[in-house]
Amino acid sequence: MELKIEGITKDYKNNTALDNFHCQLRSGIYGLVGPNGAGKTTLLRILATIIKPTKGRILIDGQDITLNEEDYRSIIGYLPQKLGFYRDYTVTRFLTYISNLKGVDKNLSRDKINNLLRLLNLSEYKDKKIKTLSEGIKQRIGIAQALLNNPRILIFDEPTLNLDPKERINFKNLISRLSSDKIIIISTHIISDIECLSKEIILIKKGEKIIQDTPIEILKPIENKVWEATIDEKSLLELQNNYLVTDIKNNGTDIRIRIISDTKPDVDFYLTNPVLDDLYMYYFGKEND
Ligand SMILES: Nc1ncnc2c1ncn2[C@@H]1O[C@H](COP(=O)(O)OP(=O)(O)OP(=O)(O)O)[C@@H](O)[C@H]1O
Repeated sequence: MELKIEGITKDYKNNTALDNFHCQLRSGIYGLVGPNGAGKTTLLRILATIIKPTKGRILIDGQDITLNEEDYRSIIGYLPQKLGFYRDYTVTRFLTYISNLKGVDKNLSRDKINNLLRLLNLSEYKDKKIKTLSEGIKQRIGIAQALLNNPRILIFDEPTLNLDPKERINFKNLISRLSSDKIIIISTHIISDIECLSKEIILIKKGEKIIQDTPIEILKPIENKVWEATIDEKSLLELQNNYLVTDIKNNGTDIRIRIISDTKPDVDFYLTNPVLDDLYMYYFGKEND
């Protein structure tokens, strides 16, 4: 299966959220990474057919999705950033309701829901009202509803936002189990949440794709540019003013600092291997200052 995003532009009244965005996706997990306002949600909402692009088209195996939108919708699962939960519904009632909306065969939906409850460790909550559950559990219910129709394309908008560290790990394990025959697109501004999962990472900035590559290849632009040193408090401010600092660790006596620079910043610095957090700062750091 191939999903092709061809020259998608989305104009709002006063700004362009997406600008001629191109991208090609096959089975596997893709991390869509960018800072707030980069256009991630807009792109995912267009892919989920919630909103229409101003220009451009989306093709599934070569066919424009607008030619048969019903068929396309039947193969996608979408977890929005905020899911409008029916607070007084129990978990089972909510999932049955969504299952009916998605047109899942009624004879199959009870088994399907029970399987998903088991898969997501939600069985013990099935008769609980949604309003009594934690954000992490609600997020898992959101994932369950996205999976109800056995989607071949899964679209997750900031799925780890409200999850504690243990739930983040559970989420990652679940997603990697699902990914063999699906296209999974996960948006996030926390690159470490998807670095071990992703087949490819797509960086998006101001509505444009800046780079798409594997987690290893994508680091090429900053090879031989990441420096580390142990410094004292006095030098810290000066280095912060003059360089792009990607990490600071203060252990009480020493400060370890990471810097991106084309040339060696100072005698004490040595080259080190780049990681994805360095890459994020390289492309987005200055704008986040
Ligand atoms: N309905 C709308 N009307 C006008 N502008 C909008 C609308 N939705 C989004 N935007 C603008 O489009 C741009 C992209 O927003 P979008 O929500 O897609 O970014 P994002 O990368 O998902 O950000 P975040 O990480 O904060 O969710 C932003 O400048 C935003 O203000």
